[in-house]
Amino acid sequence: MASQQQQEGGATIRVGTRSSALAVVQAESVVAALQKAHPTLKFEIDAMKTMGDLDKITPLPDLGKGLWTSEFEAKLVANQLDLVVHSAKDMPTALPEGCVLGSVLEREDPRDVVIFRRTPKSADDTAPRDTYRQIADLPAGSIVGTSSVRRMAQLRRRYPALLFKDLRGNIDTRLRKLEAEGGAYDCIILAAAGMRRMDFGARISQYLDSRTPGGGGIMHAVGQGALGLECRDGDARVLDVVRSVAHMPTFLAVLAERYVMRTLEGGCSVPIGVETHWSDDMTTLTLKATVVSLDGKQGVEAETTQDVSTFADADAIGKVVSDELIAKGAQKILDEINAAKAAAPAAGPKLVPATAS
Ligand SMILES: NCc1[nH]cc(CCC(=O)O)c1CC(=O)O
Repeated sequence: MASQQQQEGGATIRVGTRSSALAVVQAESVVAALQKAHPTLKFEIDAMKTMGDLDKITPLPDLGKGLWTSEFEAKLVANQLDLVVHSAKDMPTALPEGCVLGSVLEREDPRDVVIFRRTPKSADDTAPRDTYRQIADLPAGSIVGTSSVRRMAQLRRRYPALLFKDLRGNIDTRLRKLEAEGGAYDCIILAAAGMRRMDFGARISQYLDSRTPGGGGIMHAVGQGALGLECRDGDARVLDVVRSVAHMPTFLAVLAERYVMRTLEGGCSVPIGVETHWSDDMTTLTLKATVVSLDGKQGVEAETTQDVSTFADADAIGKVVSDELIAKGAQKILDEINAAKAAAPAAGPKLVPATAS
């Protein structure tokens, strides 16, 4: 029998990742899985900063599509990397010419979570802030930290008395800003996946989703909690390797979610939330999605359940849900958001007066 080395021989597989602590943990977990499946192959991690990491001032929605990914894609195409590990939710729905989504690994918990402030705001602040259990407990005027228009729009729709303030930075930075002196935020919203991967799971106060009572009906971002492996189109050697570690239920669910976002032309800057749930026998997928206006006053939802076993099936269920959203008025909501953006290009999700952050 030909050794695996002979069959798979070739140069070290160069794996690109952002250099944030979370991105590196994620890339290391992917390389560990790849190494386990292919013991004779050599992998090398190349961590680098991206536009999204370097520009900490511009509100995220204004930085445009591909801010976490485009520099890696240039290196993939130029043969300087063979594989890039991304948080699937940071990947634009349309990848550049020459790049493909080669594989998706098993998903962490895809939900958004709430983390309440623990530190008193000032010496005379006696409010027992760490006794809040749910976002519904917060008094009117409480300030929620997030830079995500999706999170803000959905929360405004459900809890119109809350205020929102931009919050940028890596997870540890955001947690530190939450507890900072002066108390700019009463709680912040993050992805459960990042919190767990960084061992901050114990700080999670509440899970947000549409199925849990008290979950606020909040739906997560397309691809949230999943890792996407981007490869050079036609690079059969690397594509075979990454496909061997794919988790098909996650891959199919993420493709269905991405179809909805692609159809509605939503980058991360438009408020589209999704949820996917597999039947117990893993044959049938339920895809649910929502589009909400930035002020939270309008919103549409759609949900469909279908058998899904191929990439074409994933697109098909995505199409049913997108069509239903559009029929219910989603395009009108998105057109209004795009028109407002064109009129005031720098408008981010700032609902309280801007302060230095
Ligand atoms: N927006 C940045 C980002 N991209 C991926 C994650 C978390 C991990 C994931 O969703 O896979 C985060 C942080 C967050 O939203 O809390």
